[in-house]
Amino acid sequence: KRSHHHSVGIIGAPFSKGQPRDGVERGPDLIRSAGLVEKLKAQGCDVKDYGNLMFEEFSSDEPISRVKRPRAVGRANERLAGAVEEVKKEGRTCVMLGGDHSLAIGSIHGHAAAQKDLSVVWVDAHADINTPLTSPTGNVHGQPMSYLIRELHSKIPVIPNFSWIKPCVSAKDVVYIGLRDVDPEEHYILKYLGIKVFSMTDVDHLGIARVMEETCDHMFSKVKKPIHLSYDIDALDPSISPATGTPVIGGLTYREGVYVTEHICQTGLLSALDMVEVNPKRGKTEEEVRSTVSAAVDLVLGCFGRLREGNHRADYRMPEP
Ligand SMILES: O=C(O)[C@H]1NCCC[C@H]1CCC[B-](O)(O)O
Ligand SMILES: [Mn+2]
Ligand SMILES: [Mn+2]
Ligand SMILES: [Mn+2]
Repeated sequence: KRSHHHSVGIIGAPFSKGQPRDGVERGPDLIRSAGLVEKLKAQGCDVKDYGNLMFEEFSSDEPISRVKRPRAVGRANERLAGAVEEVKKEGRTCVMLGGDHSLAIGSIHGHAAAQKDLSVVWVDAHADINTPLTSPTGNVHGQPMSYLIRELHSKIPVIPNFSWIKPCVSAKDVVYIGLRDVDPEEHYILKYLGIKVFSMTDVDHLGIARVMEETCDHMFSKVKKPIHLSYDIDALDPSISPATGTPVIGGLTYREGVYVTEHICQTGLLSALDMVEVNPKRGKTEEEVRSTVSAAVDLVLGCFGRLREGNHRADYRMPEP
């Protein structure tokens, strides 16, 4: 078993304007209040919590090219990108707590600014790869990957508040896990770009262990690059994590979801993590919220060395009589 020392930097991004439902901005503090920092420290991580980012409010924020809340989303991600780059420059693995998935724009952009050649593992019920012109809703949380992937740049209209975004990921360096609710236009884009996808059918067919082996084979086929893991809590089955904006039945079990994080951790290449779309207002009961937040915490812990077999500190010595 590899023993690692994990240096972690946490950024809270209490942001909801990439989608229409209130409550997702409370994700960062809910995850913290479930003990994330203390639990990471207890498992031997060196943790620095950079607190929550404050995002500019816009009294009027009319759609541009059908993109909703373009000013709020553009500016929030520009600020997040700077914060993530800062954390990376301090040599820590960056953990971005959302907030909705539009935040992956800033998280991946900032990560790429500090660490230019990345692999992206996108764990989600959804592909989040609509362009502004293919999006059925205009909600940016369904679009982040379209701004980041070089091969899609020519398909993106000019949006003033997004002009700072430079595509920074190649299609061949992206792997999706957990897809089960993909728009037709997104499906076309995934096929057209030849992006590696493990849908829930593949998870059923191959099993999660083989999915992770093939994910790593694909990512490491040429050179081993640092990994950006973007984890949408709605990848898990709603029986585990119902308190989220776009739940879809037939998701990853808790065990599969955790296995993904354990496997990514043991590569030793995890460089940044997003944990997004926890929305307490979408839980019908307190228990539904607790279960969702608890799963999010466990997924983060799995990324930083927690093993279900148990862990012990390298310096542990048994008490002598
Ligand atoms: O683009 C969209 O608005 C929709 N496309 C199909 C899936 C649901 C939704 C996007 C969900 C964004 B997510 O994954 O961050 O929750
Ligand atoms: Mn999703
Ligand atoms: Mn998502
Ligand atoms: Mn590790």
